[in-house]
Amino acid sequence: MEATSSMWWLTWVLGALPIVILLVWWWNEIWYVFGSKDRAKLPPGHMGFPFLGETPKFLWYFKVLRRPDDFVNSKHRRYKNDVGLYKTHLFGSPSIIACSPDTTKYVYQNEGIFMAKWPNVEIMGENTIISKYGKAHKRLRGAITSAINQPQALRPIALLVQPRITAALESWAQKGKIVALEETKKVTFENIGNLFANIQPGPLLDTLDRLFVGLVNGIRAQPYFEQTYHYSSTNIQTVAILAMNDLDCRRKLKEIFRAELETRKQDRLQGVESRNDLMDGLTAIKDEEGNQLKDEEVLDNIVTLVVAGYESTALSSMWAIYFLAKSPKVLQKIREENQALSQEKNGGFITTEEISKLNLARRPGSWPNPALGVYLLCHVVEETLRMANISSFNFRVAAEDVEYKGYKIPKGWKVLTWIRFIHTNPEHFDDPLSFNPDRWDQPMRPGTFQAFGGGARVCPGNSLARMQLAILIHHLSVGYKWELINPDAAIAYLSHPKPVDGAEVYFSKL
Ligand code: HEM
Repeated sequence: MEATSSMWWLTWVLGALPIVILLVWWWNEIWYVFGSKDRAKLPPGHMGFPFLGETPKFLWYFKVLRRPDDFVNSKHRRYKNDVGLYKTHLFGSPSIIACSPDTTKYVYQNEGIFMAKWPNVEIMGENTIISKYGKAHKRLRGAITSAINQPQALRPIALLVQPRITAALESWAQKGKIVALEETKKVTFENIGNLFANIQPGPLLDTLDRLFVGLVNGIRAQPYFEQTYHYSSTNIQTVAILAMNDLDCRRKLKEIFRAELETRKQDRLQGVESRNDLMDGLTAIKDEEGNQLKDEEVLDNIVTLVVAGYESTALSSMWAIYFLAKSPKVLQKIREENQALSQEKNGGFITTEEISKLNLARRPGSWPNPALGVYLLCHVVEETLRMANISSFNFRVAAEDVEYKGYKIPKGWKVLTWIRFIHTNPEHFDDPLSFNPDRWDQPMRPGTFQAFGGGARVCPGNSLARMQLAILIHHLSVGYKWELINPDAAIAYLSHPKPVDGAEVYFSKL
């Protein structure tokens, strides 16, 4: 009798199991897609498991398999959607992946519909550019762009950053063996201290660095993102700061910058000259109505600029070192090109005049000065940024229902502009995973280079980042040689791509 009852249960469970599996597999489809009566349909794609969506799949490709491109490639192969839109469910939200130049352009250019949504933006303060929209955003952007992205702003910055970069390279050669990422972080932060608030290496700069680490950890504390910000030092102060809450870190950071701001006000009253750094730049700039930024705006945006510019610049510098180590022919060519430039100048720094030409020279079709002869340097910068894919994707949220080329993007859904896919798509770049600066001899197809995003939110630090990279590569190639200790080290893709050993290299003078 008991045996019959057990059999009955077993049959029932086994019979129901496929239905349960199907229900779990299609739950999100039923929940989000079923019942949508619009003429426009949702883009193809699968929404994954209830609540989790496709996040486990995303982590599988990015973290376990370490083949991040296959996450979107697999959709592209399966659904063959030429428009470049896929539906999914990621990081707790129903989402649309936009992964063609046209769709990302559409998203970037319709800022009123697709609202930028950085994770945990409130940590950066209520006056930060990244939480502003429309006129308020435009006003702050104008000030920031004037302070860090115009040729007249970049010239003094080039003078400030160059000596630190050359001093850092000297010290790397003395060490003989370095972890490139640790060193590029160090020199980037020294430059940030100097650039933003005239803070020189020492205890105050070390404290600032630790506070920024605490703040970035807070920003990263997203449900599905790990906290991967590794800090090499483990001294007691670091541990204490990492234990602090991110808002405390921001408060303390602002206190340090506020004290500096007050000192400058007093100095100005006593006729002390401007320091020509970004704090003075942001304070002095006037908007269209002739108003200066308020103190709170200056402070919140300095914190934002450091968060946005610190790790991104350090990582891209590390990637330049990494790619050039793996591409000896490119390194040789760039060495010849830059040594010629250096000899003409008796081995000195690149001048500010050359820097501004260099910045222009990178734009295909606008080579203003063939005599400058640093085309390859500019191309190495662009190729490094394309391959590094520091931002794999950007976040937006649809503020209303939208129809695009017959597909519906529902109100409230996240829209992810998937830069990685565009940069690694063989339709846009031949042999896309090879480091080939010569490809930049030809103008790129419009919209296929998105390392800095696009539209109203395109990175306002893009010229600054490019210039710092160009200066680093120039001095590296002219005077140094280096070799990866673990050329086959695995690449970790979260939170940003980097070799797991941080690119350890033997480093010496030529
Ligand atoms: C290689 C280095 C860098 C990369 C790859 C990079 C990438 C990006 C990207 C993709 C965006 C657009 C985000 C979006 O659309 O949601 C962005 C925005 C931004 N970046 Fe950068 N960035 C870099 C360096 C910098 C630097 C050096 C600064 C400043 C010092 C900076 C400041 C900003 C700011 C303030 C925004 C927000 C702009 C806005 O909301 O209007 N970035 N960056």
